[in-house]
Amino acid sequence: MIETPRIKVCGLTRAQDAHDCARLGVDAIGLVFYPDSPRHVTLEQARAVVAALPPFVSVVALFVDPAPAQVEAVLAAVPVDMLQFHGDESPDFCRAFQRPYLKAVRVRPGLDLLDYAGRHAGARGLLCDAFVPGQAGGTGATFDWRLLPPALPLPLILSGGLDPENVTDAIRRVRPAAVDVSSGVETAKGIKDAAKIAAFISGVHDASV
Ligand SMILES: O=C(O)c1ccccc1N[C@@H]1O[C@H](COP(=O)(O)O)[C@@H](O)[C@H]1O
Repeated sequence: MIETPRIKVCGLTRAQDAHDCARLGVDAIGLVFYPDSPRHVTLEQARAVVAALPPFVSVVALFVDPAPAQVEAVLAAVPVDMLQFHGDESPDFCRAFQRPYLKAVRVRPGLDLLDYAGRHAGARGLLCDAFVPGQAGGTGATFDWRLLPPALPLPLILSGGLDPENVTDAIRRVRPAAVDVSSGVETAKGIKDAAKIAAFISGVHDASV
């Protein structure tokens, strides 16, 4: 019996998409505070997205090697539940904000994921994404799931190129605690599609039957 993983949809920019995510049963949404991303949101946009959510849908704020002041500015302006560090942030840096956080890692051959997870033991989960040279994330690329060790000391959040077509197979193979999707439920970067989100959620539930 496969336990149904939690579902995070990342890279929202519009209140309407937040409303759809909540209506369809998404557990968490992600806001990208990385200026180089096409899904980057201003503080004002972020507040509008969060305001469209009912209680009990978590808000994750995503950063890539931010300055501490950038994180503090978001925390002061937007009600977020969790931070996501998607760059080369050190464990000390991630812990400094005294908030629950996810540590993302871009999986590639030769990377010792057990060692990486051990160093980031303070994280609430290890988010495993694809490695695409020159790009920090949100690429729509998958990675070789066989590179993941059979057990990790942190909850595994599977990400990287997931979509309604491959998510059932991904869950059956990897058995993650949660899945995270961005490109696979979009019509354009930062523009989510309710039908694709519904199909993605249906694919997640199909893994358990
Ligand atoms: O979404 C982005 O633009 C982004 C930019 C920089 C770092 C991470 C980003 N998104 C994260 O990447 C994963 C995988 O995205 P995709 O599904 O392959 O498009 C996504 O879930 C976000 O957590």
